[in-house]
Amino acid sequence: YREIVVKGKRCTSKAKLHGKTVIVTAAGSNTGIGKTTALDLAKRGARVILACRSKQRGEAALEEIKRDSGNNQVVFMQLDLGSLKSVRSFAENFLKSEPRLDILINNAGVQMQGRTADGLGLMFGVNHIGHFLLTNLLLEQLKACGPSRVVNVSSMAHYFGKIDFDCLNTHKALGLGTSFMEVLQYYSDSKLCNYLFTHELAKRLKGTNVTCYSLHPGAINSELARNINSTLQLFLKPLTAYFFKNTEQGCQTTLHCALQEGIEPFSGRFFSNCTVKEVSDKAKDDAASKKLWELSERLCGLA
Ligand SMILES: NC(=O)c1ccc[n+]([C@@H]2O[C@H](COP(=O)([O-])OP(=O)(O)OC[C@H]3O[C@@H](n4cnc5c(N)ncnc54)[C@H](O)[C@@H]3O)[C@@H](O)[C@H]2O)c1
Repeated sequence: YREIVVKGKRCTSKAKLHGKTVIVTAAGSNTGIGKTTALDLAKRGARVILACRSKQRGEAALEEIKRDSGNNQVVFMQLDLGSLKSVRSFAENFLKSEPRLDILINNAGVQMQGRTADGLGLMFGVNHIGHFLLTNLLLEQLKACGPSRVVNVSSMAHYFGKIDFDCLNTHKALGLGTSFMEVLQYYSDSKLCNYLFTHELAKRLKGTNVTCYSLHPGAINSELARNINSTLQLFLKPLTAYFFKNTEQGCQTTLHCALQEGIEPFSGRFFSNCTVKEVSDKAKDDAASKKLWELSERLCGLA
């Protein structure tokens, strides 16, 4: 089990990234896959932008990544995906100060109740809407620097997701007292949005030199589920430490989608364990992905 599932396949690309610029969202957490992704890209010579919410954690990660990669081209830029204003000001600063963008890795994610600064459900707002706006604001730069890629970190959980446009439950804000199962359901919905966004984006990018991919990174021993009951956490900790991937193993499929040569014909597809995978029928729904795109544009003020 540990050999096949926990270790899993590794990204085999030997690509070097000197002269290329990469953004990784949420690369500041010591316990998440954003930082290990950023470290690998820095080791390959990329200019890496750590787009993180916390200045303190982002700057600490910056020093560590510089030290461990021997690459000084690592920059922290503040980004709160739960605020459309913050996403716009990040994109503005980035476009003002950075002449190119080759890879955008939309990695940040939350699995907890709450609402964003704009009043959206936290999981829908951060996991989907924030990244939707960010990608759209940076798309011209990606096109200008192509061949370039957008990598959306989704999850297997998207199989359990549903997009109910009638009650728009994907952006209903969850209040206190929301059950654990409801949190999981809305998390899964937001991860289905990640897939549908990638599916529609690939269609809109046809004929350009930008490709996009979504992925499941594996079950990772991170702190994504930090908000679940602390007694349950105590019980789960040793199990996840043994049965789940560590963050270095957990970033391999992200790296594969960002770097692997020859996967361009799979633009818009879903990857797991560094391999392209089939998705459920509801994820292949062209009408839903178009409708979600249009709703997202309206919510971001892009329409
Ligand atoms: N952990 C798993 O088993 C697992 C499984 C499948 C998919 N994923 C996905 O992998 C990605 C990374 O998760 P992880 O496991 O490394 O967890 P993590 O909690 O360590 O990382 C998530 C990061 O997102 C950041 N973040 C949260 N809200 C933000 C905001 N408003 N603005 C900017 N950044 C914000 C957090 O600070 C944190 O650094 C997520 O998209 C998650 O949904 C994780």
